[in-house]
Amino acid sequence: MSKIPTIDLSRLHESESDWGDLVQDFRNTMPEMGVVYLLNHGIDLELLDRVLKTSEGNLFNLPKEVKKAYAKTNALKDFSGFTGRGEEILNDDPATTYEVKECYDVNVATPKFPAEAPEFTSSAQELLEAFEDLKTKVFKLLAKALEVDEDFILNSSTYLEGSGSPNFTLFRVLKYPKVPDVRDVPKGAIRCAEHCDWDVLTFLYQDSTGGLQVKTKEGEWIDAEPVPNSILLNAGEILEVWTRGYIPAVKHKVLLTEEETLSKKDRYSLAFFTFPDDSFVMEPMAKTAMITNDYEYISITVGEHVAAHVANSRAYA
Ligand SMILES: O=C(O)CCC(=O)C(=O)O
Ligand SMILES: [Fe+2]
Repeated sequence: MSKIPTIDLSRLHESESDWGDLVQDFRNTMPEMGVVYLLNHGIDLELLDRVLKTSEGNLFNLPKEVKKAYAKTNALKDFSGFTGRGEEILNDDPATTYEVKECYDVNVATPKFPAEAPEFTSSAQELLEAFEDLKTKVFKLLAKALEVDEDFILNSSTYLEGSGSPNFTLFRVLKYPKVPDVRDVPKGAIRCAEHCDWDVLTFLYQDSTGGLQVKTKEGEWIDAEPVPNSILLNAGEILEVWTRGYIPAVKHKVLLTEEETLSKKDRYSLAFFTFPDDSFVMEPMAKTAMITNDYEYISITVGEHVAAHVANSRAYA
């Protein structure tokens, strides 16, 4: 049976000349399924858990009226804020009727936090910086693994330089509320519907509940069980286009089963989605030793790509 590969990132925190086999490790693992577990990623585990804890105790516990005041109201303009239970579905398969989840999004270029959730805000701000740092290093690793100019990848998003250019890079905190009785949710409900992420790479930290599955190239669904201290790295659709399918976007979903441990307990996760600027045109990189395929694509901007997905995700109805 297939198994999600693991990469030990210890050497990523040394100078680039000491990365050694790391580039080859990345090249050997990431193209397999478009998903790997990152170990020794350098993000403080205490900080990750503090963000989970404060999202549970502080953010998602805010009164309804406060959540409403910070709701995402204009799906195409307002990328920070709350999405309520049942308000978003990540695919248009009619069999999937409802997602039992709520989430809070922080657009990294224009971050907004609820003033009423100070503990969450301060820990999340700290974590955002840590994710940015990890992202920059992993993007350099990606460039080396693909043998492409790292400036192409690093300069695709300019919000850190304060360019003011719209950019969809997003930190999302997810709560999947427990379902004590499945008869209380619509038939066909799931925690998170089958989808590929729309971005370049996603960093995902999940609590110990489980339920996440990824699809292999052979079409088999396998568990992406929580591995202590790890962060899951998923390839998104932009990376698939960039690499002409060499690194495929990975399909994934979060199940809602009747199993005690899965659905009778709230599940929390944190996702950091990385995007080029909205104006960036999404098209394959020039062929290299790695990137060899012909690849069919429609030339659109990242902003158009995101807008099409938002419209299809039946969000904010
Ligand atoms: O909660 C999870 O583990 C996955 C969430 C996810 O795939 C997403 O929000 O795109
Ligand atoms: Fe996802």
